[in-house]
Amino acid sequence: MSENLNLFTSTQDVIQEALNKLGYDEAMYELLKEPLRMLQVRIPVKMDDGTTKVFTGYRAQHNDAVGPTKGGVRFHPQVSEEEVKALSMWMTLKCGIVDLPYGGGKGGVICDPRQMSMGEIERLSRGYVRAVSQIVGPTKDIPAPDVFTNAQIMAWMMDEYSRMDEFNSPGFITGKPLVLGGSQGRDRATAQGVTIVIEEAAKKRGIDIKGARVVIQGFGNAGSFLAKFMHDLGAKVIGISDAYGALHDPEGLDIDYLLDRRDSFGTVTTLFENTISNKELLELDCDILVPAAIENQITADNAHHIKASIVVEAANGPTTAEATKILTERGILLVPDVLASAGGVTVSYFEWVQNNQGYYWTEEEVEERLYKKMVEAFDNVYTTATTRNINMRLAAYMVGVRRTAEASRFRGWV
Ligand SMILES: NC(=O)C1=CN([C@@H]2O[C@H](COP(=O)(O)OP(=O)(O)OC[C@H]3O[C@@H](n4cnc5c(N)ncnc54)[C@H](O)[C@@H]3O)[C@@H](O)[C@H]2O)C=CC1
Ligand SMILES: O=C(O)CCC(=O)C(=O)O
Repeated sequence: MSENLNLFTSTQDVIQEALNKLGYDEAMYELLKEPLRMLQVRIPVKMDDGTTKVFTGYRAQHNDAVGPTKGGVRFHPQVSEEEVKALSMWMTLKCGIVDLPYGGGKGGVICDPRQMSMGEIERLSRGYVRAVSQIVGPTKDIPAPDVFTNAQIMAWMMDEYSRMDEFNSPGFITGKPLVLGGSQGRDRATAQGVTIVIEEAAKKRGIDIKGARVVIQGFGNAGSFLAKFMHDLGAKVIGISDAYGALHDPEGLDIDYLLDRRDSFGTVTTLFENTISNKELLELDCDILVPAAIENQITADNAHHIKASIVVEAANGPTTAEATKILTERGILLVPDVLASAGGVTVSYFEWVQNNQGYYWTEEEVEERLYKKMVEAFDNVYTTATTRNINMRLAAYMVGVRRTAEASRFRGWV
């Protein structure tokens, strides 16, 4: 039988197992197995050559029993309805794991911003906000950056929403530039969170970060900051990649040089001749492997060839259910996405809090609060996994889904 690569149905399976283990009945699963709301929109955009192109976009809101929904917007050619639904469910879990007063949401537009001009990207970003405006807002659903979206795009989206609202609404979106109410540290928060869980996981496995060999797939927001943090902690980053290929140097790559040369879409390998493939990168001999790009990268096909002793998922959904089973059976410590990548939404929450109170924190304050949240989250999930003798993903789902299930029950929804 071929492997299930459908992120949405495989997420449903783990949510069901987590709810069963927590003692909830089938009615709770019926509520949580799908987003409460899923909006599909068509966005007409005037292109630079005078033609009009119509893009398809989505916004999914998984569950708002706890509070407003929260999650990024992805601009990528492979965005699909099922992907956005799964991503919104993972946001519910992340917010539960780091204890934020949100439910999960997520958005996406099928497009390739690498092939578009800045003007076209701006018109698409503004069009997306107009199209989803009725269901989003600072107390309803708060977007943020994700793959191929960034602080500039958040700024255009915030400006468009503020114009419609006839009010300056910085709390409508997070991941904004600092001058528009962004938070210190949001740009590197995902990577900082991943770094914290890598340190915790390494302690469990007796691995010294100093000198540890690290491989990172993806050199965008999450991957590039992570490479820098690992390098600064004394680790040897021996492999990195982007959508076009990968670089490998067993002696350690020159991360500062690569950071300097990468473009705004996280592309750098095109500048080099001696590249390897993403597939080869994942199978490199290393201590810590961090998929930080896209989904379905570690599958039943390559899970047996992974040589790392710790795999930390900075990306959403990089490991399939079958591969999770194989890695766990092989004794590899897998730190799942909903835990490992929760640093981004955590600092997004801090940004929203600062926007609401109109008073801004220092970088140290943000970092201290992020550290506390991530360490507590790791401990919670790790303890659940070890005491119940289950894998880290199922443990993370149990920790993550509990609050939304409880809030839904108290509200009388189930
Ligand atoms: N930016 C954030 O705050 C957060 C990001 N994430 C997740 O981290 C992952 C990466 O996101 P960002 O770094 O923000 O995106 P980004 O757009 O800044 O960078 C994406 C990177 O992945 C590479 N990539 C794209 N398609 C690829 C492919 N087919 N094969 C290999 N590499 C490919 C790109 O070349 C680029 O280096 C995604 O799964 C995202 O959902 C998770 C939590 C928060
Ligand atoms: O920062 C946020 O609100 C959401 C980040 C996100 O989309 C994610 O964690 O996948």
